[in-house]
Amino acid sequence: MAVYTQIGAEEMAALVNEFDVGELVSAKGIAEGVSNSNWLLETTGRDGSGARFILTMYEFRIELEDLPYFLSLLDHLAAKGCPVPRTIHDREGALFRRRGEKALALIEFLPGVSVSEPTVGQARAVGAALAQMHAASADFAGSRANGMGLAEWQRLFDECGPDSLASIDPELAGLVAEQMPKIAAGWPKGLPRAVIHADLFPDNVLMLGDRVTGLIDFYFACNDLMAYDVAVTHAAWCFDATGRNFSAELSQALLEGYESVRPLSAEERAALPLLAQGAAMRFTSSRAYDWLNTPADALVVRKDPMAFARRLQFYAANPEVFA
Ligand SMILES: Nc1ncnc2c1ncn2[C@@H]1O[C@H](COP(=O)(O)OP(=O)(O)OP(=O)(O)O)[C@@H](O)[C@H]1O
Ligand SMILES: N[C@@H](CCO)C(=O)O
Repeated sequence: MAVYTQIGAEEMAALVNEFDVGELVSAKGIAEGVSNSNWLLETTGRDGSGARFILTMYEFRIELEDLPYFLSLLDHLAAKGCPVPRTIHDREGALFRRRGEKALALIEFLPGVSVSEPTVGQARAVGAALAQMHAASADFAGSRANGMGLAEWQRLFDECGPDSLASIDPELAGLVAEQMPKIAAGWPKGLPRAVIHADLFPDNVLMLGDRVTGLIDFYFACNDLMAYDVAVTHAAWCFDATGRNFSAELSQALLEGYESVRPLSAEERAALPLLAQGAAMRFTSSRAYDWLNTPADALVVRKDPMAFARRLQFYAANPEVFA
């Protein structure tokens, strides 16, 4: 269960009082999630009719100076009609509050559930929501570099070292050594950029049926190539959990959904095979690092790096899926 910090009832009630959201009725820790502690809060609401919120405590991996970017991005996208939760500002207008070394933010609760076996209709809807987000970010003033770009994948692999990579799978070090230079050499320059989500996995999308009700967890968001975000989302949605089975139907639906809102240029489409290899490499690197560095008694379940190494092999062998 990923609630790393305990907050007592009195402190929680006092914290809620710092926002104009009514009084605290209940607070429940949310088990999902790896990076942050999250609680589902129920309050009496401003008008007494009840309201729900997500309280997030930023625990690791997030630099506090990035929080204004992430949280004001939510406000910007929500104001443009994207299905993202608004940030609830405190009574002084602040986007987040400090608690010692850490920070807390109150976020609008959105209905919906994360799907584990997406349908074609759901893949199409997610593609469209991603394109809507890209388009809506065009006039967002904030800017943030991608901290999980090529240099960081290489750094994570170097920190693991070839012997440890081989302990995950005998083929992994060889695959990385063969593919990293090719991906780096071919990485496209000059494709259109916007704010990208960069981690739009099914667990970061809330859905009701075929409708996207929430894009959440924007904590890797940054300014980068929109086509790379399409590639990340493709890698996350179009395979089964093992990465062994690719779904051409989900792939087609995701790309069609995206292009129903924002058509890809010929250059972007041509770059997708390599960008998808990069996307698969990015998650192989972070999962491999976490696999080797997560203590056995940690609260969180390690994710299999090979599920993305297999996607990498698939994309390298099958560029025609983006034709
Ligand atoms: N705005 C929201 N509305 C409804 N539920 C939400 C919202 N934000 C988060 N949740 C719920 O909380 C869970 C954890 O949130 P989130 O994925 O942001 O945590 P995290 O620790 O940042 O995750 P990650 O494992 O991706 O790093 C989600 O799976 C979802 O169930
Ligand atoms: N969505 C990522 C975790 C965030 O980097 C994964 O499944 O590996």
